Amino acid sequence: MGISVKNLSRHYDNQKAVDSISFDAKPGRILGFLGPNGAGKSTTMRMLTGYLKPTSGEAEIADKSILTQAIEAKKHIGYLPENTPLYTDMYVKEFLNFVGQTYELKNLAHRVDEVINMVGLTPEQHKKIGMLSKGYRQRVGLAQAIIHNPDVLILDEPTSGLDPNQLIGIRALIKELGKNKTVIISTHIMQEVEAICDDIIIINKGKIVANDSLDGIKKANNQDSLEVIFRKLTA
Ligand SMILES: Nc1ncnc2c1ncn2[C@@H]1O[C@H](COP(=O)(O)OP(=O)(O)OP(=O)(O)O)[C@@H](O)[C@H]1O
Repeated sequence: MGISVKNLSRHYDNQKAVDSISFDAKPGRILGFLGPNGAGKSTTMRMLTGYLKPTSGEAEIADKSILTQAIEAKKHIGYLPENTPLYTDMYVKEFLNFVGQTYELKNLAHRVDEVINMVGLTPEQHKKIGMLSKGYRQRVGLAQAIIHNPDVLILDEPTSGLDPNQLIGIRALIKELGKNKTVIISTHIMQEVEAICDDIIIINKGKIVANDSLDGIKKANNQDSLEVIFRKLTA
């Protein structure tokens, strides 16, 4: 139930935002998807989740083609977009109930309470989403991504906006979820990658410049820190 990407591209006019990338993401592993601003991370994630049509290439999510079996593929995905577009007029529970209903989940009230607890939203659960701080909104985004217990999680900068205390809890949650799911996260925080990722892809100007395990990439680079390796490959 992993992800397989083959020669995936997205062009904007003359710009190759994503330029024929290929990679696999495996179940039970967390893949860190890294790259400088504008490298093509969000564009890739939006193609994998069906929000953006590729210019060319193909990808499969849990063996379902994102092109020819898009609805089937989507059922396997939980997605946290970069700028979580949440319904700000809705209450937290109301929103999660609404999302759960679209997946036709059974025992929905119980599942909503469960995900609220998992992402640490309990103290804020009775508020309207528009009243929440950025970090708590991010948690609502994470809750909606996992509510249907998908096999594949695609998280675009999941810890942006979280304070250092919140970071630890959410990282631990992602690590836990990664034990039996395929997880791709994009992040600019190298410490985070070292803390939770098993595998690393670095993308630069739309092309993959590194694709290895965390241990492998360090071994291949004299045990340099990931920050040094990142700069070397993307400067
Ligand atoms: N709708 C669009 N129209 C034109 N160009 C776009 C569009 N969306 C993205 N791009 C361009 O595609 C490139 C890749 O953007 P993308 O958002 O995928 O980068 P990113 O790696 O996610 O960056 P960041 O780390 O800043 O979030 C950028 O040069 C961006 O300007």
